[in-house]
Amino acid sequence: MAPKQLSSAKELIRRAKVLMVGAGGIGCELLKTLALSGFEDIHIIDMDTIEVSNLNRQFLFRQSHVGQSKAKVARDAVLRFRPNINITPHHDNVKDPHFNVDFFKQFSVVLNGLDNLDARRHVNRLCLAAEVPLVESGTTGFLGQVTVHVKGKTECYECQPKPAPKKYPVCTITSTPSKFIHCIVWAKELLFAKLFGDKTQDNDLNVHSSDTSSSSENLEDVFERKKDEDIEDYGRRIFDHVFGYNIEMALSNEDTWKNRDRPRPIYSKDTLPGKSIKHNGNISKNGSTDDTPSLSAMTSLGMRSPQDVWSLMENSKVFIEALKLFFTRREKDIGSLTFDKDDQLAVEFVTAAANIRASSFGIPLHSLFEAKGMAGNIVHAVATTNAVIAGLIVIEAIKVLQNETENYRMTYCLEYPNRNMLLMPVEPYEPNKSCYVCSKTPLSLEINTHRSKLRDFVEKIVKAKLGMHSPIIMHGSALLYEVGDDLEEDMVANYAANLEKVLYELPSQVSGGTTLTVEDMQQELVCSVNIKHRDEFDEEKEPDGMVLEGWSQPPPEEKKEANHTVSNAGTSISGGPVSKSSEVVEIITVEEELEAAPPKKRKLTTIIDRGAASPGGYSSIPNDTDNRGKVQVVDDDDEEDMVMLDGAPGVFDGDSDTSKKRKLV
Ligand SMILES: Nc1ncnc2c1ncn2[C@@H]1O[C@H](COP(=O)(O)OP(=O)(O)OP(=O)(O)O)[C@@H](O)[C@H]1O
Ligand SMILES: [Zn+2]
Repeated sequence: MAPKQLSSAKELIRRAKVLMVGAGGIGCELLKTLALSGFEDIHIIDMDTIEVSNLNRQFLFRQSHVGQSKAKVARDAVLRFRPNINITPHHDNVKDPHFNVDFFKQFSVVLNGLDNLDARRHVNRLCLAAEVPLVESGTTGFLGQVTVHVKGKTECYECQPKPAPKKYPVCTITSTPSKFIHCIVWAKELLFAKLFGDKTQDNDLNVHSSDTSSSSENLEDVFERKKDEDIEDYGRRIFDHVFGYNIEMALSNEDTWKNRDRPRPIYSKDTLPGKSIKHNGNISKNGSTDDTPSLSAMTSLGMRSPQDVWSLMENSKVFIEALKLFFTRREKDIGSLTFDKDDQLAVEFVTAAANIRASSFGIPLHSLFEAKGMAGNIVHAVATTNAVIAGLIVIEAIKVLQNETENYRMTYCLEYPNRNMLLMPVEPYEPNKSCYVCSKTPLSLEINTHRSKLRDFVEKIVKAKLGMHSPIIMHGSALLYEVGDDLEEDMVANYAANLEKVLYELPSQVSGGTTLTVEDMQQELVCSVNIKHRDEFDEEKEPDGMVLEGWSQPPPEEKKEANHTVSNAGTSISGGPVSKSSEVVEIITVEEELEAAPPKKRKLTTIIDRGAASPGGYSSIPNDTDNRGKVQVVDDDDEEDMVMLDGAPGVFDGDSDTSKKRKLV
């Protein structure tokens, strides 16, 4: 760079006003790099307080800061080595209404260091509305990516489909597991949910016992604790049912095992000592009922290391002990629990159950530490990746300030070098002309207007799919629904009544051919939804009872093997361990999955001097621990070098389509 250019770049940086969203793994690195690169006016939004688990990589924070605002502590830490710059912390959710378009307009560029799709989509919309460039980022383990989104010049964050949760065929989970992750999904999504979760939810756990007439057991009640049933007897009964009886039933279907190893039924009498597990005399160490996070079967049993792989007997003990502790110490939670990776007892139960099942199917057992990682979709954070990504964010931010549109790059940080490159620079895409967010393309919705209520439309479409938080729904000039603190009481009552009406019976009738306008005031996003009436929907393929077109749905991830699939929750991304999963079992028919997006080509730019001056790239994140995101060179018809990322499809919230081929230039 010539001296004159350099001084003007310095000046641009000095005068720039930047907004950083997220002060976690990426955010801490980013704030430091911004401050050391000459930025003098930085706002930070982060809604969180510091946790002990952040300290290993969020280096601006110390033990003494635990419990304090991340945004404020990060500011104070950086001011210690750059005392003369302005850093304004906001300890708030970026979705709070006061962060509106006017707030965003004051910034030269917005830099995301977030960890969830919802907040990313929200910031994307505000940046589009405020016409402020956005540099988006994410990391998971060794993988990372940085993208630049400038309205009208590059794609927006929502132009491309987002990743789907990993899905497993139901029969693999319930009958023929072959990997430990299948046992984890079974333990977490089926058994744990059946015993401790919402009893009204569908659950596939009984598939093998329901088709036998020889059983005297009443299947409806098999998982219910009988009146006055001793808790240990109950635990052993459940144990014998799921690991013994259900396996025997499965074995009776000979066809299943023609080409597979037969599982071994396991009964509690074979793996556990006589009734009543010894407690090492230290059950009192378990804390009170209020102290849920510290309640531990391991502690009760005197087992310490989460890294140890337990024997079958130890797993059986933990299984019974955890179940007992749930029923004796956390009884009030039963019926409403969903698996949470930070709930020690839940992790212990799931680890033990998964291991016992694995043992039955001849699958290697795993430690609690490993099982927790899988169950919680945790990919351990690598501080260096965060630092590299933060550096790339700043590089792109500087290009944005200089308006160097042609030099913008998407950058992928890879786990394995390709052509000696760990950073893959890719030219950004142009905006997707059919994106409903940045191109305002109308959507169309097939719905039974005589059966579906306005509430269904609001919950399943407007909130769940369009990601609007404070929607207004209009038919022409008639307001059908809105939310807000300043509404008159009679309006609130009116909208509440509308929610319960079927579309056709709304005061302003909605039928086939109607166009609804859906708007989120804060995001300043307006969508037109063309309504098409349809009488019937396939309950399995279209469980929502409505089909939205023009909204980009994630591509499928796994080979189609059976009629149904179960998902092991959506992994997310960024700035720390990838651990924010939705933890939802999704049982869908395979036909429901959409066709994969056709491969797209994109120019790759080789990394130029200073290592990462214009990197860009694509990463894929392993969804289960067996997969590694690797880059390989593949042949292409037009004989140009292409790289394709394989392994599990990308799971960055930031992007997902790892089947895209990229052109090296
Ligand atoms: N809606 C939001 N508003 C403001 N800050 C947000 C929002 N969503 C996420 N964040 C912040 O983004 C940061 C993401 O950082 P990171 O991925 O390192 O997560 P973490 O919560 O610090 O770590 P971990 O998930 O490993 O415990 C967090 O500090 C989080 O508080
Ligand atoms: Zn878009």
